[in-house]
Amino acid sequence: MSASGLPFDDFRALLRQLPGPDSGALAAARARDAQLTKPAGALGRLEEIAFWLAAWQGRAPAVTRPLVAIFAGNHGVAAQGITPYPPSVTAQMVENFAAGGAAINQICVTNDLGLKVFDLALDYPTGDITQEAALTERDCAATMAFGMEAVAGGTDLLCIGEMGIGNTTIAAAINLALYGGSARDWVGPGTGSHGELLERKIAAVEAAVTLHGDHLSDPLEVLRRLGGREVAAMAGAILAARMQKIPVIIDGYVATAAGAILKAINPAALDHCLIGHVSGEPGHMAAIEQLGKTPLLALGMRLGEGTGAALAAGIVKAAAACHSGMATFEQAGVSGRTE
Ligand SMILES: O=C(O)c1ccc[n+]([C@@H]2O[C@H](COP(=O)([O-])O)[C@@H](O)[C@H]2O)c1
Ligand SMILES: Cc1cc2nc[nH]c2cc1C
Repeated sequence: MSASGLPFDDFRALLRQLPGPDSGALAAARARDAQLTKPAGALGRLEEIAFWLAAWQGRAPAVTRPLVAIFAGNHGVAAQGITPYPPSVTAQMVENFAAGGAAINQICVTNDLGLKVFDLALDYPTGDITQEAALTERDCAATMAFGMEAVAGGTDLLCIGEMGIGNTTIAAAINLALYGGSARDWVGPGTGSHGELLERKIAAVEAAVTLHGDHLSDPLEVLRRLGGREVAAMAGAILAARMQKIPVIIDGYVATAAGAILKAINPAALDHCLIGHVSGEPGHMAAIEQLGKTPLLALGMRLGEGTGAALAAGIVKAAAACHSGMATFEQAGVSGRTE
């Protein structure tokens, strides 16, 4: 965080001058792909993924230290009765992650991914967005900076996930503020809000966006007023990954909303990111389309905690392995095209 001026200023400056893709590494990857023992284009999207890795890693694509980062936060808006689970579940699930008992633990074991969990002041929920801003500018900027630090070094493929009771309401409010439409377009069941719970959730999103409406033209204000700590930290982590040449896989509805803040500031800000999985949350596909992305997987999951990104990481690892490990036509003595 800067010692002088507004804390957000450093992030605005970083987002104005983001590094671009490495065109040399991309050209080298395309040239190698053309030599590999397969018909041209036969690995379909896996080839695109290998090129994407090369361009954003700035070298021959390799995934040797993939990491899932889960950021956990609690939300004042949960007091509005918009979610079926109590906020205490956030900390309990953090313990469950540490004990190896959650779905994400098993997917990490299956795909050989590292896992780090960052809990963010869980005893101090953010402000209730229907009444006040979620965060002060200082807290929001400090939490973004924490997210940036969290991914420093140590990985070559970052999966971004979260845990936070109430945070599908937060993501819906961010999407409504960024993209318009009606609250009903962006609100879904989350962990299981139906009937009156769902109606209260819609009303809360409407009330929040109405309350803060005069201040939502600046995406960092959208994050500060309507977001949460895990959302701010995820935005910071995605940004830090870009600076450190680490490609990113974004998880579900809530992680996508964190990315959306960055994209609203700089349209190229998510070029180093894939969306791993389209969530069962009804608004997720529309949010992904706003980012101009195509998710890798559609498995009907609606869990969060990085699961969709971690499953997609298995495919990204396979893409890198095919690209780097396959034999060329020359090496294998396989004939190339004759016509
Ligand atoms: O990311 C998603 O697509 C997603 C969809 C539904 C639920 N979740 C998870 O469920 C929690 C939020 O749900 P809720 O109903 O309390 O807003 C939070 O821990 C998320 O990780 C996540
Ligand atoms: C049990 C439980 C596990 C979760 N994992 C991510 N979000 C969650 C929400 C609940 C309620």
